[in-house]
Amino acid sequence: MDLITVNDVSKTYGEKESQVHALNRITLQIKKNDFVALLGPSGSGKSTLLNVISGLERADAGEIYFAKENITRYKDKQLVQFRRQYTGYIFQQYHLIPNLTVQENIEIGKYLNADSLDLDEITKELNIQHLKKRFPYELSGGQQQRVAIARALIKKPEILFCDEATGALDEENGKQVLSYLQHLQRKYGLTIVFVTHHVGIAKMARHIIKLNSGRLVDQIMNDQPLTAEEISWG
Ligand SMILES: Nc1ncnc2c1ncn2[C@@H]1O[C@H](COP(=O)(O)OP(=O)(O)OP(=O)(O)O)[C@@H](O)[C@H]1O
Repeated sequence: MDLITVNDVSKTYGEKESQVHALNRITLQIKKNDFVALLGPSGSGKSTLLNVISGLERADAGEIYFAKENITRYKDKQLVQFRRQYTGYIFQQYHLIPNLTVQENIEIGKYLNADSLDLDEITKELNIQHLKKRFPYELSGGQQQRVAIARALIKKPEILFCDEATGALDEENGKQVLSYLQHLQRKYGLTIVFVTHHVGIAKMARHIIKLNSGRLVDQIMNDQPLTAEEISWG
């Protein structure tokens, strides 16, 4: 089943000579429970595509469907509700709240959905249960990102969007975070869409979407996704 359908979507920033076609007539489908990579060089439109399909930004033209719902027709309030109910986000810089403990940071996600996961379950899954009383500055980058994953997943989103989630991490921490994402995707039947400029990381995905200069230039259905341990980092 297609969870996301993108029909002829474009987005332009700026005006006249400074105009940038960040997305140029993109059409694609994302299947439910899939692990999808948006791959391309810097400036190719990966983050813009992630932001428009997740309802963080609006496209200028075209349509985006979430299941059968045309989210491009949503008013702002409906978009906020859509994001709360169905989507989780992880960013390169973690975005934890510095003066809240790990547990409090994760609980922010919990309040967004009455039917949430148990705090102990998700912290055990991510091996951060022993860090619940600490503050973000007392954690390594990899630990902070695992807290951000717990915060995003505790409300049981249908789809998790990751923008260069391992971009600030070294190989060991980065692979550990990717390995958790792959495990959680399988365990909870999540759909994950992740942005990367890293060809090695993209090989963990089953569906690889390649972008260049705002255009979709190739799509690969990867029958043998690699594990985090198998990918080459350099
Ligand atoms: N808010 C904005 N205002 C103006 N131009 C923008 C804005 N956001 C993105 N762009 C431009 O749109 C194009 C696509 O940007 P985008 O961030 O989507 O690319 P990306 O592939 O994610 O790049 P990176 O890997 O460097 O993050 C770039 O040329 C960028 O400069």
